[in-house]
Amino acid sequence: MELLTTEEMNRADALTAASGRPVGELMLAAGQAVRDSAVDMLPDGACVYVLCGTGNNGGDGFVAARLLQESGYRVRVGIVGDRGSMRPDAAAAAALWHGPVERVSADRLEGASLIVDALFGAGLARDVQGAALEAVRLVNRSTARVLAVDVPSGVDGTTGEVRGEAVQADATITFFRLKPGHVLLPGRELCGRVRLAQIGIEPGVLDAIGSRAWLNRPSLWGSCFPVPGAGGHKYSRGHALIAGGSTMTGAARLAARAALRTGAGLVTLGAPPAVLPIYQAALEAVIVLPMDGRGGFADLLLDDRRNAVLVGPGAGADFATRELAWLALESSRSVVLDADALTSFADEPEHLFSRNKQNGNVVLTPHEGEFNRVFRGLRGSSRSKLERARAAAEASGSVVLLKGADTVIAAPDGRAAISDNAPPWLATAGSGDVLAGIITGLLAQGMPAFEAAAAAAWMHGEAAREIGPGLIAEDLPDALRPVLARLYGAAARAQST
Ligand SMILES: NC(=O)C1=CN([C@@H]2O[C@H](COP(=O)(O)OP(=O)(O)OC[C@H]3O[C@@H](n4cnc5c(N)ncnc54)[C@H](O)[C@@H]3O)[C@@H](O)[C@H]2O)[C@@H](O)CC1
Ligand SMILES: [K+]
Repeated sequence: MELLTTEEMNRADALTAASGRPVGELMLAAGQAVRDSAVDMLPDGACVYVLCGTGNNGGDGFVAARLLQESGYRVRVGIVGDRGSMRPDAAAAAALWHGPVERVSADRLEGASLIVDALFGAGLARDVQGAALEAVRLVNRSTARVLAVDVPSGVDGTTGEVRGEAVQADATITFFRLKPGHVLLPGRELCGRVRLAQIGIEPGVLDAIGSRAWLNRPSLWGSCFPVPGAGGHKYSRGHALIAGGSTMTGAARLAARAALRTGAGLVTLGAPPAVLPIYQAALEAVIVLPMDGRGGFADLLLDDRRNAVLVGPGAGADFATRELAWLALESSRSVVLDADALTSFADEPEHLFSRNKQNGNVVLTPHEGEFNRVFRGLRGSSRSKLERARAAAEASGSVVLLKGADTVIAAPDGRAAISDNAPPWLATAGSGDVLAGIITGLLAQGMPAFEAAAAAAWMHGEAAREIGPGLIAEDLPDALRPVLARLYGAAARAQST
């Protein structure tokens, strides 16, 4: 599913209007969807307070107020701003509301079971202040449930950032397509449950808009997800090579197990001779070979069936790790650089970037701290997480997977996916090592870098949901099995239709 910025959504509206469907009709459909959502949240005949602004978001509110009253609910309407300055379509919707329009005050909100927040939507253009800020605070202090129209007022639909202060909603009803602000934090948390309604905008407008951001779902990458065929064998399913470190050996072991579970035909882990027995004792199906520094790693790379390489988990943020990363990039394999491998380039990121560009099939998987170390030019940037990841992907010539509860995956060509399925208990030691292993396993099976990174982030989140609270990273590779079963099942169904 595409994610549309507010600017892209305005274009969708404009294209629809140009094709002969006026804004007033879209507003009526939007108001009907708000009414339907409100009804789902309300006991029969309850009291609803509709908080309107003077823009079209307020227009949706006025439509919903009228329809809710017609359905037998007790409805009060409050407005922030001058009713005389309403936008034309919103003014037309307001004219059909025959009840009083009050100034917003705490006592009028009292007794409402539900507040419909139609103060600001896509038109939010500055920080919420003055009377609007007062209204937002009254909503947040109220004990009523809150249904936000399009976005909670104060949340920027494009970035998910809060402009000043924002309404905390229990549910948000939005139209045509979700916006990045519904999935990026903190916006996602403020939306509550997000519902999507179709209001008569034809999907055909998406071609003209050319959106390049998607919600991270199998529909985005499922068509190139590797599914083992009946005639396949382990040599046809790729061969992942993982560089193991000498101190934190658990990290590379987790990654190796995850790469194997993901379906790579073979996984080789190169380990410094001193710690070889630790790796050998802990891994059965993974091939563990001695690897003595740079030369040893170069030897492992001589076998060109090893087509995807991971450097970073537990490697040590030092020059030796940087050399391994360098060799991997030079080898023209698909490469994942994680954790210490990223930090090892912190003083000379340009070197990393130039190598990435030559390789062309590289995934970098930083968390915020590593991101700030490697992409120093973007440190402290006011841009959204989506835009920062995109800028980093463009600058580095690689796919960038910027971790978090709202992981963003961006490609150098501007494509981006945002994940929303990671439960809080996934933030635990070793979880990132598993993610790096999943990506490597998918790359080994020939999946392109952007799709592999997006698929891995989704699978990682789904596996964590399978496990539930109390998850430790060791649980994750095994929990990939039901996730893979779902993906293989979906692929089989797609083939049979
Ligand atoms: N354009 C369309 O075709 C449709 C739009 N729809 C609704 O229209 C909304 C967008 O409407 P608008 O573009 O009119 O924008 P909004 O209704 O979000 O608000 C815009 C108004 O608020 C003012 N404003 C912005 N930030 C402010 C702040 N911080 N403090 C005080 N005033 C502020 C602006 O100057 C403008 O007057 C969508 O979110 C959606 O709810 C729906 O009715 C469906 C159809
Ligand atoms: K709103």
